Amino acid sequence: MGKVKGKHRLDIYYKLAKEHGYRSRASWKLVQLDDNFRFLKSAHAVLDLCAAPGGWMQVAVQHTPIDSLVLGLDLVPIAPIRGAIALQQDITKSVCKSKVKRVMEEHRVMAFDVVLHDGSPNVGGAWAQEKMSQNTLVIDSVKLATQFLAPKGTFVTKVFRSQDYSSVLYCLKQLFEEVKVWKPHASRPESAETYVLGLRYNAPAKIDPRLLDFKHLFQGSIEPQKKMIYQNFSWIWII
Ligand SMILES: C[S@@+](CC[C@H](N)C(=O)[O-])C[C@H]1O[C@@H](n2cnc3c(N)ncnc32)[C@H](O)[C@@H]1O
Repeated sequence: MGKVKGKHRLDIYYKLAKEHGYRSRASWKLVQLDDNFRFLKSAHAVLDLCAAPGGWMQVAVQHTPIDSLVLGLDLVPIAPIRGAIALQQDITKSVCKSKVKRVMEEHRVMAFDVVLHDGSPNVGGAWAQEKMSQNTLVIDSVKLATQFLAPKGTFVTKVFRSQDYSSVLYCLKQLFEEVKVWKPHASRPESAETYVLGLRYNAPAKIDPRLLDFKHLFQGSIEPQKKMIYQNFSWIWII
């Protein structure tokens, strides 16, 4: 972790991360999510999207069975972590899929039991714009999850609460048997972030592409009435 100033120096999770050799205080969010929902213990393959500097990857290596595949992707390089593989990839680009597939083939892994996403855009600028970019990144991560997640698998994502938050939940509810929202103690109370878990992936044979198209999902292009019908008859939506 880099040089930290002000209130962060006093932060308990910052101190704990240093003591435990974790690269980020964010590591504790995954520790607490896993303590509560227990998805890592039986995971033989974990895909961590937007993983730098690698705090979640360290936790994933520690909490999964020995020899599990832990693969982390980020725009920026991730320094090596024993027991994990890191690739410098933009998760919004289609080339990233073929890179993930290659690692899966090399490790004879058919699917990931857990897909994690803790991504935040590096755009800066207005907060409203940042929230929208983060929510868009969430939909990109859901797209990858639908490609690589095993049936009944678990998806965990950070979500910045915004006007599109309910659309994100709606999207996940079409794909998972259960959707849980939980803010770990390590997530600062003043932060707009929360964590959403998709439990037991439905693995539908076909997904309507509009469900994973953020322009469609976020711009209110699904009229509320239609949305209600889709919610009640999800088989119409996922065919
Ligand atoms: C909060 S950090 C993740 C922290 C990480 N979970 C940990 O514990 O170390 C958010 C990351 O999202 C990454 N990111 C943002 N947009 C991305 C994209 N399109 N593709 C890949 N990574 C991205 C950033 O580079 C940044 O490293």
